Amino acid sequence: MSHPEIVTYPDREMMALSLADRIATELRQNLDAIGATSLCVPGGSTPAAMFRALSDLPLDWGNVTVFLNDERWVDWDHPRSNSAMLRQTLLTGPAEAAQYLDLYTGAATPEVAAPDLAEKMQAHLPITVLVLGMGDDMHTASLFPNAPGLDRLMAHDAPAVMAAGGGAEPRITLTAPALQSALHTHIMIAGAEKRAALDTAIGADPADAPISLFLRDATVHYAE
Ligand SMILES: O=C1O[C@H](COP(=O)(O)O)[C@@H](O)[C@H](O)[C@H]1O
Repeated sequence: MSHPEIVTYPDREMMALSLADRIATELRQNLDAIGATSLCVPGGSTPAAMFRALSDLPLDWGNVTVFLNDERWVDWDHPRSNSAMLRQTLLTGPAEAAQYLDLYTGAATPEVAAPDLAEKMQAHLPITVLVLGMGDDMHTASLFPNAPGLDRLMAHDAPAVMAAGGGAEPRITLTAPALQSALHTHIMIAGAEKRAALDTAIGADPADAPISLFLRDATVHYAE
């Protein structure tokens, strides 16, 4: 059974500031040692405050490539666009200099866009720093419990990027092997429901709890 390290913060603001600092340190170390660096981040509502804090930190942002774990296949001005949220919170201030690899291309479907994105993504693997979110249903990225096609998204030989089912709209996602390439993995969760879901996920079958695929090597950051 994989028991992750869990860091509990007194509140969400402390979690946002501390995690932003830790990510910046990990990115900086990689920039100093290797150069080109990648940062893969979740969408959803939980990470916005952490993104705002991170965007302000001094880093060689021009050598950091940022991309989402997954994206909803909606236009850039749609209220559920993760890209739009990222542009407003992370890709601003000093971090505006980062290279952004957008998973939404405007193609008719994610299936059309995925092969080209999978090829482009190879240049950014292994991921330097991976931040994952988690839904109350234990999904992470767009790996949804028992969704059609989940087996393929979790296969060790899956391409880095694929279309995904199981969400409210069509989606595109990095696959499990691409996400598992990360050198540093952080899972960010807030609220008692997610904390309970995390406890359920520990030791669960990944088909029922996809987040469990990442628990062994991750640090979980939690605030009520
Ligand atoms: O749909 C998604 O949801 C999860 C969790 O989002 P939250 O709003 O509960 O924080 C997120 O990690 C994922 O990237 C996103 O596409």
